Amino acid sequence: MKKEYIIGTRNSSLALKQCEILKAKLSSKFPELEFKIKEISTTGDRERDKKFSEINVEGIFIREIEYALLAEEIDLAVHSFKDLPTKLPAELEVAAVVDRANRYDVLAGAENKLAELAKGARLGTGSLRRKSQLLAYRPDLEIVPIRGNIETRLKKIKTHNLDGVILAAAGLERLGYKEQITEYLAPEICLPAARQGAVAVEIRKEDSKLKEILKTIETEKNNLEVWTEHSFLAEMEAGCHAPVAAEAIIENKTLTLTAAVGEIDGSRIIKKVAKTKKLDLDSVRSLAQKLAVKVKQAGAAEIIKNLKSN
Ligand SMILES: NCc1[nH]cc(CCC(=O)O)c1CC(=O)O
Repeated sequence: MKKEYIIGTRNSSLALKQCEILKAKLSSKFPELEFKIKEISTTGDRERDKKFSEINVEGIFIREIEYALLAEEIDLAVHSFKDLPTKLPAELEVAAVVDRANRYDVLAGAENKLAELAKGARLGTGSLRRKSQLLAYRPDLEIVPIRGNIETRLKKIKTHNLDGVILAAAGLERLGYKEQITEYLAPEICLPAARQGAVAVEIRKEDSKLKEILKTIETEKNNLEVWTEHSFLAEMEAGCHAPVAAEAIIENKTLTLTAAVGEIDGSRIIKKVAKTKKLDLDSVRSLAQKLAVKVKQAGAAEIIKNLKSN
């Protein structure tokens, strides 16, 4: 059996933090194994100044990391599951989902809560999902497109004269910026992205020993919730930058999946809910696929098609 495994990741502070979380979990369960971290620079990290519309965005934060996996330069790749395309190279798979942090979006670095911000307040976000829902809630807001890692986006509040930025709670909490959070946004106002806050571990499919190791650090509830959201997104065929939101929560032995797709200008949000008491992977996947078909039929297919052709 192999004694040393190499974990590859982007070199952003959040990616490294997520690697440390995984490494700590694995090292405490398998003290006889050694896990090393290798940083890999991706196109997404290098082309920071370009807008997403100027580059082929699908997978820009992960492509180089997947090449390293395929070339066996690394054995595990750690990603924010949210950023992972739903279709992976045939030789690779997500072998485990670990450590889901708070999955909601927050308003950060603002002086007031979202409802109390002045008319026409300027909020920074590059996410079409966030823009769509924020404008549906408050059409007077000015949404300013920003990119960059979490530290960069927080700095842009000052440099771009913003009243706040919208970010994932997970990233801010993991990096110790909790004091920057002004308000956790309720899912009724800003439903999070499918898989937000979850850390995914991608490996080579053939690496069955590693798969066994990873299975021991998963939890069933987390798994069911995250794969429900993943199946919904996969069935939408929308990519991770589309205005698509999904949240699956297990409470009182019932899984509730809420999903939304919006026009970017907030003029319309299509939202649907499905519930099941059958808590196994096959059942929740099929629930998610059925809901996606309904959401597409209700108008989301057209919204996504128009986005792709623009
Ligand atoms: N798209 C960038 C990205 N990818 C993962 C996170 C944060 C962690 C997570 O959502 O899992 C972020 C930043 C953000 O959306 O605020």
